[in-house]
Amino acid sequence: MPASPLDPAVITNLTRSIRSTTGATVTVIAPFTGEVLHELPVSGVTDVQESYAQARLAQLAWARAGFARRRAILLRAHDLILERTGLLQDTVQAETGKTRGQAFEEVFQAAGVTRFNALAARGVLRGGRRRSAIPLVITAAVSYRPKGVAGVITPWNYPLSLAAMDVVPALAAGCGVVQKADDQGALSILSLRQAFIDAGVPEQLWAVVAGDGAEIGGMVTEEADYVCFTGSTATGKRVAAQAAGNLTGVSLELGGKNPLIVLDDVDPARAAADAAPACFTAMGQLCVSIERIFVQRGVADAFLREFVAVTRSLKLGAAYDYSTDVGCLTSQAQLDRVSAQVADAVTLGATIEVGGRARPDLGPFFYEPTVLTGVTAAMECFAGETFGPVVAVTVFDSEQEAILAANDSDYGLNASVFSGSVRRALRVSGALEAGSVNINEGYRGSFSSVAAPMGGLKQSGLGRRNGPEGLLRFVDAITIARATGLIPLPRTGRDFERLAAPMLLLAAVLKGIRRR
Ligand SMILES: NC(=O)c1ccc[n+]([C@@H]2O[C@H](COP(=O)([O-])OP(=O)(O)OC[C@H]3O[C@@H](n4cnc5c(N)ncnc54)[C@H](O)[C@@H]3O)[C@@H](O)[C@H]2O)c1
Repeated sequence: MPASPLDPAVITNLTRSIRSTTGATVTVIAPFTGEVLHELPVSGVTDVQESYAQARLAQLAWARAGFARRRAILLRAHDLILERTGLLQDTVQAETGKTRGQAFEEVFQAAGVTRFNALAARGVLRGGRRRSAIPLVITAAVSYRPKGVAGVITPWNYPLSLAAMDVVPALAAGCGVVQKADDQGALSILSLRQAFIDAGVPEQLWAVVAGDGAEIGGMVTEEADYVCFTGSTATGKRVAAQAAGNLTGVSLELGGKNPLIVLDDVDPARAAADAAPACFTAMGQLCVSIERIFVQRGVADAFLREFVAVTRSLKLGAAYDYSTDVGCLTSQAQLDRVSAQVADAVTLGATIEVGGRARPDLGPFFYEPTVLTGVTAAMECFAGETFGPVVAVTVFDSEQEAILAANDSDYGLNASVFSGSVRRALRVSGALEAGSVNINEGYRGSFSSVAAPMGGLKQSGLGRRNGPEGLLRFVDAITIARATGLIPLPRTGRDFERLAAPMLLLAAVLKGIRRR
């Protein structure tokens, strides 16, 4: 098992930028080995308050700096992220237990998100004139004002991507950020942040705090001008309830139980090969990963055979190079949760087609990618998010049956349809209750489309990140309407009497113009 390649001096330098006056630390374990990775300083409530106070001061100057300056700095950050790919991969792997390839995906995505927001912010947030209901009398213009300092709360599974998707649009829109990092993702976030600081983002503008979720996350929510939360649905509801007390806006990116529908006109071998990464990337610890596959009867046997073979062929292991296909789970808690769900399913009659075993010979948190059949509603993994490398395969007959089964979930985050016919795939996609649907692909299409919005329906979230929608979260739209003076505004009843007829005539003319 390889030791972490991270230089202890680099770790100490990075963790120094966590605001912490408590003197307390929390031990962070390297998932590949179970050994201590580092001691993370823990913030207190006053550290969060001080972070907000300083970020608010920095934000005023940042907002005044304007789009062109912010864009130049963010584009430089984009370049630095790519220049530091190796270091960022090492950090993500050491903290999460991902493979080299999956860590690369994160780095590349963080860079892509940065580039998109740097280039798009001005166009999306420029504002401009808007049509008035009484055109000759009033003109109206909208401008977008940064909300102030956003509170960003992130989980441990995709520390770079998830930080970038909330922090970068906030910065691009002229906001500051106080981010509550999960203990297990803090180093990656600090490494990413360093690229932005080196590119010219003021240090105080993006503060990172760490510590207990309820206490420190709660304080981040309390003080924020806007809250971006990524994590479980249960915690997301708590955050939303707390934010509601201050009427603070929130975006919530929550859990999923994402379905993949395999129609009977696919090449089963190809479909199986494409389905595997959708289920097992990051050991299934990805909000958009597939946990339910519905396969049409005509192709079911061939697909299952191929899918089991592909899953069995995946190379598990701890390596800081590209020699493995699948890494490990990130913590003992994750291993316990995944093992318990599989045990529950087997006890209640499910069949393990492949996998279903922990692999302590490879490292403390390794678990084999697992394919189950015979999963029923009585089992915990039927409806509850596993957030691990476990997928249930179920056979269906008609498209309608598959759509009903896929939509039979409290969640609605991501979905996927595999078909040889684009028309068929689009028909089924349009009926699915999910914030994103990928055709002939599991999750990467929508996850990497940084210019398109991403988010959940039902219990999977509120609001959208990425795309223009992701930027608009961080601004208040302010309308300034002005009396033109060309026609005096009515003040008295007689004024209205005089104006009513010409205004009705004007409305009729405008209606005619619109019709033409
Ligand atoms: N939809 C998405 O984009 C997305 C992305 C990644 C993960 N997730 C979801 O995240 C979950 C896994 O992450 P997790 O187990 O770390 O989630 P979690 O909800 O336990 O924790 C998420 C973050 O919230 C903090 N937190 C905990 N209690 C809090 C409180 N009361 N107030 C404020 N912050 C608090 C935690 O410290 C952590 O930083 C899964 O359900 C997964 O689907 C969703």
